[in-house]
Amino acid sequence: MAGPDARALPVHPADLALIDEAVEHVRTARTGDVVRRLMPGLAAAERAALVRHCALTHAAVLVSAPSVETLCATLRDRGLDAGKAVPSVIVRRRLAERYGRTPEGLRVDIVRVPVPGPVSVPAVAPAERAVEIFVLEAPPGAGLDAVAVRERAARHESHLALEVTEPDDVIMAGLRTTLVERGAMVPDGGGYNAREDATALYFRTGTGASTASGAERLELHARGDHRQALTAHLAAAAGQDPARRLLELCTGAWTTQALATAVRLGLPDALPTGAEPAVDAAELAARTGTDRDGTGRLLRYLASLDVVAADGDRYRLGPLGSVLRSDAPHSMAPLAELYGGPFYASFGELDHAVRTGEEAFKYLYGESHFTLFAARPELDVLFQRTMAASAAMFGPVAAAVAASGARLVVDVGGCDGELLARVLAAGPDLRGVLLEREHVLDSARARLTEAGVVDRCTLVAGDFTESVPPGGDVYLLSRILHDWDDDACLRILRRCADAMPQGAELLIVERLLPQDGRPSLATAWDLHMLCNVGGRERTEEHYGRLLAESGLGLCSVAPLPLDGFLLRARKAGGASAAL
Ligand SMILES: C[S@@+](CC[C@H](N)C(=O)[O-])C[C@H]1O[C@@H](n2cnc3c(N)ncnc32)[C@H](O)[C@@H]1O
Repeated sequence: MAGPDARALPVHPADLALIDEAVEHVRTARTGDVVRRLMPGLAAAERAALVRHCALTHAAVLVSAPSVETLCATLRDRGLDAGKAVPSVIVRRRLAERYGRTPEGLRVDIVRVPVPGPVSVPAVAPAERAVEIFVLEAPPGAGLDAVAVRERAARHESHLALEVTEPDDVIMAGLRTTLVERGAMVPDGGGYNAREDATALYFRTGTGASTASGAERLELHARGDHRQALTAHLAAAAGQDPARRLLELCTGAWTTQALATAVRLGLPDALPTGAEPAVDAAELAARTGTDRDGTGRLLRYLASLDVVAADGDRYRLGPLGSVLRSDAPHSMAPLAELYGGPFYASFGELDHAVRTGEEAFKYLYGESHFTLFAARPELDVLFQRTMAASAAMFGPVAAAVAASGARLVVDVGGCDGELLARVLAAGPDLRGVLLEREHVLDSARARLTEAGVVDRCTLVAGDFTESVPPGGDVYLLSRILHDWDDDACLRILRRCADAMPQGAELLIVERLLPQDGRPSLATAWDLHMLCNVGGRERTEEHYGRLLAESGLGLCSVAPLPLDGFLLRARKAGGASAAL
């Protein structure tokens, strides 16, 4: 066999070669070159900004040796002066995780070998550069030979480090964003080392780019405790793990139930808010008549979702949870109950809907939700309150109608009158007509009375597939069409067109399926429509076609809150109004 016998040497020759390579790289590399090699996609200005805020300070490698003292002696023999060894926290934990061992069962030290850098680098004095060697102590018989062999081959811990020259929260957040979003670097762990009082964020190249020394990992090293950047970084790294991400996705139903359970048991109303003192699980359980242990476990889970805020083992409502209080304006509590109740059970039959194209709701309950809820007043009221809960979606519509100069507004399928009440409140000279199924009209009358506009309203019981009240200046179809298939939509739109005088306007509020792959709530609601209603969400182009087939023309589309859109249409051939 040519060359030295690796078994006879205290440190493996491949590990020594790795150290030599790192020393050479640190001696010659310039920060800008390292940035260019690792992140070839960065624009010149972005590269310059990184170089302004960071400087290459060290290359790191992991080697194994019978002891850290043996390694230091070997380095000295090779003319390299290793400083004092300090225990590693982060790499020891990473090794333990990688090989299913306890961190306490591994000894990993860090030794630093100062290396003068190129003298022309102004940001860092030559003596500040170093090679950082993680030494895995693997004395004979320790059972770590296989670990050493695998680490030598994979070089998991090899990286280059950029020191952030003047770190603060804003700089750290900006650098992290630039590396991930512009440089295609992938978050790869990190930590705070209390002994050094330093924060390290690790990245690996997402493109397979590497430095001249083969390193594909980068450490952003900063003096001090930068917990905000670290937390965001670790969360992003966790999100990269497909198994973890899938666990989170597969257990999404637990979230739905945790929220619905919290509402059903009255937790949001019983929890303190704002400056009120936080309570522990025992106090909350006493208030809600629930089990202390179960309540504590639910609270801990809700805290992980940011729905409640935890202060040790005491809790109060967070901003998210406050929307679930029954007295919150447009409380989302009914929505949590409905989506965790009847619509939750029907989602269990989604495969029927996907296999056959039929509503899972009807398959499970034997009738459509409109029919079933009509016979169960408590569910119908819950549905109406759920609609009102997401009224933010049509918030700007009231002002738009009021400013249009219209005198008579017809709300087709106006539910409990939430939208019409807002429209009439915004336009004191406006009169309204609300068309609904007969049993919904009592709720609508109550809401319109509460809003002080009922005397300007006519409530009409009817079926919008049969006829729509004539003579309005503006017709509203808010969240109606997505409940129906294309044939039913055509019937509804034609009834609207029949009723609309020339010059009247039809305002449609719906989510639109994006045509360019942008994220939108419409994608999830489309599945909800398939499962529970037998309708669908549609693209703008799809609505344009349905309108055209009904003798109407789409005039404009404007965005609304909660991924909604306002589609304005007129009778084909009519002039466009100034809405
Ligand atoms: C999804 S809700 C939308 C309610 C309201 N426009 C909104 O945006 O909050 C659909 C409404 O259509 C009503 N509806 C269903 N079928 C109807 C029909 N054939 N004629 C009139 N209204 C109907 C329901 O009672 C329900 O209030």
